[in-house]
Amino acid sequence: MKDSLIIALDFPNKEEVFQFLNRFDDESLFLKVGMELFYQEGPRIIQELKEREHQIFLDLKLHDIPNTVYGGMKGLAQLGCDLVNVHAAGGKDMMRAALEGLEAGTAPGRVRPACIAVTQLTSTSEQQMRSEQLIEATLAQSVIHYSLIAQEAGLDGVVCSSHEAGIIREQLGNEFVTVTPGIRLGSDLVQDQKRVATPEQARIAGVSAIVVGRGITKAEDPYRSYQAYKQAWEGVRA
Ligand SMILES: O=c1ccn([C@@H]2O[C@H](COP(=O)(O)O)[C@@H](O)[C@H]2O)c(=O)[nH]1
Repeated sequence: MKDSLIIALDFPNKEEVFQFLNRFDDESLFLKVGMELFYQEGPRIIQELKEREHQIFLDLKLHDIPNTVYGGMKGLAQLGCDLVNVHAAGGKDMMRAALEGLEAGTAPGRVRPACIAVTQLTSTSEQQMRSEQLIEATLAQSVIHYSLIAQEAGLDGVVCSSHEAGIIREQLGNEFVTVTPGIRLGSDLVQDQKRVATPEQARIAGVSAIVVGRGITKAEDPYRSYQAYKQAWEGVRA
């Protein structure tokens, strides 16, 4: 996943997905399937994308009691995705159960999907976190704390914004991955995101992988927009 640009396929059905992907010829991509697409198309969409040789981040953000997350992850491991996630707010026992479920569901000889934890959503501001979640720490402290418990539970990394990625890397090491949505080119609308950064800023912060959705999928020319994001992301060396 290191250095990847992950495209968020936030589409309502597979027809729109394949119409979008047809612009990319045979390029092998790292694609994120979230709730919107998965709830409509189900597990079969993962299989169809894997058959086209794409890497898959299944972004369902599991958050439930440990036993339920264990069972959910055991099933997801059998879909062949490369990366899955949970909410760190579910706690260490839940995150450990997620990993155990993934291990139990991974076929012998296959690699278990990597598992990362959402810290604070990139659509959350510090002020919202304080007033709605009643967390008195700063947003950065909250993200670092969630990252620490995710690492203690054995997870491979976290979802955070580029703003916190540098300090996470400093405190938790280079092997612990940071995947950052909320990526915008200078000219893009911020929309519902609160903690945004450009691909260049993400690279300089030492982010492992960026996630880009509407900036590419809703662009007038999605392939051209993908190239622009890719160039901005790959053009800067940390
Ligand atoms: O904290 C988070 C966690 C997940 N996301 C997801 O990433 C994409 C971002 O889409 P944009 O259109 O580029 O804003 C989207 O699928 C979210 O569900 C996130 O934004 N923030």
